Amino acid sequence: MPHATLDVATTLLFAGICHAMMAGVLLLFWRNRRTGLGFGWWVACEAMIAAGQLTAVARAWSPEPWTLVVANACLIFSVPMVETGLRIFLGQQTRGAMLRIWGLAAIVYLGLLFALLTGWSMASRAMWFSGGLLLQAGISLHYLWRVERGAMRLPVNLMLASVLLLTVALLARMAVLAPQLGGQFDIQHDTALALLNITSIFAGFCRTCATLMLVHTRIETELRRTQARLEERANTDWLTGVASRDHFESSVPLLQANAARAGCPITLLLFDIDHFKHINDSHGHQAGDTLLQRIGQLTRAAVRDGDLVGRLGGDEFAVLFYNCDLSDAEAVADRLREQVKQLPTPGNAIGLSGGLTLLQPGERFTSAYQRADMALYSAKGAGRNQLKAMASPQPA
Ligand SMILES: Nc1nc2c(ncn2[C@@H]2O[C@H](COP(=O)(O)OP(=O)(O)OP(=O)(O)O)[C@@H](O)[C@H]2O)c(=O)[nH]1
Repeated sequence: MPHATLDVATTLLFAGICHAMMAGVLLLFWRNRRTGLGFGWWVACEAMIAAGQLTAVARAWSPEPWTLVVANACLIFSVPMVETGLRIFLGQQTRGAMLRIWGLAAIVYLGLLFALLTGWSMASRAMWFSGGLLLQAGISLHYLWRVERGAMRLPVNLMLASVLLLTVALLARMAVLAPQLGGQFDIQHDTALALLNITSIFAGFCRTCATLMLVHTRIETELRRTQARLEERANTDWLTGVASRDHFESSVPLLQANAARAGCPITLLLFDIDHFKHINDSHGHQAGDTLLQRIGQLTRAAVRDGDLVGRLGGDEFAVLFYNCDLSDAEAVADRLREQVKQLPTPGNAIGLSGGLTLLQPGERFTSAYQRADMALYSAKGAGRNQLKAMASPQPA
């Protein structure tokens, strides 16, 4: 009964087309996305394998030695391209590693040329070729096994799987070749080679997925970092480092909800620097900025971790004292006022005027702000450099 065998030329043609398609997909991705350094090596790797396999197919029509020379060069030198790409992508391209992987590829290739020129048998040349690729795969495995994965765990593991697949197929081919070394060998009906060609498609597919995932993971990580930086910038007052007005106001509902659950009070303090315009006018805007920064630092140092300090604009600061009633908040604000008075300044001592009020559960920030502002206004009216408190309206 006739039995079906895998035809080497057909599998080579099929694998060559598949690798060319993978190179095409990677090339499109390379041109249209921010793939980062290293990606080009992966595009070139798939293209080289495709070129090698299709040139090997061409041997059926053109059996001259150049086809063999070109096909083998493409296949042998495609192996170090995977590791080179990954090393450049991860910024680990040391001179020693590059010399090792490219040097080994050169030795395998030169050995093959030597075998051709000195008339080694086809089976011996095939053995040298498979052994050389196996050695290269072993070095790649060693690197991929030890590479720092972090967020890249899945793609690096996938790359590792692709090399493992090839290693197994190469070992199988060598095991099949070994008994034939002394006798006649028909490479066109070398089933192990046909299986190796098919395996190279699966390995190429794993590699392609891995490279695309690597880029995707890196882009996602960069986006997350940028988003966090932008959020941080939007939430922070550029000059003093305390909360921006937006962030301060938008934090109120969450603090209120926490306080309501814990059954504890929140006190709002609003304060501004007395005659700040005069400081700006007589000592310069830069001196004014420095004073604002200093007061921001002093305020943050004066309050507890759960409290929120913000600059609402100009020389106006605010503090939300969590789990703190009016009299305790007033004591802290008074200490701060004293500290600011002690600041070394070129002119008169700096005074702070402030207004305090309790933030009622569920109350809108703007209504508490209005009360604190009225208290601040009355502190200014009463001669500045002092604090006034405004009682909250009693719930109906
Ligand atoms: N250096 C500096 N000055 C600012 C900044 N933002 C606002 N100012 C100035 O701060 C001053 C605020 O003055 P006001 O609060 O209106 O008045 P004041 O001089 O402090 O007087 P009283 O509040 O009534 O004691 C203005 O001159 C603004 O130009 C800033 O970021 N840096």
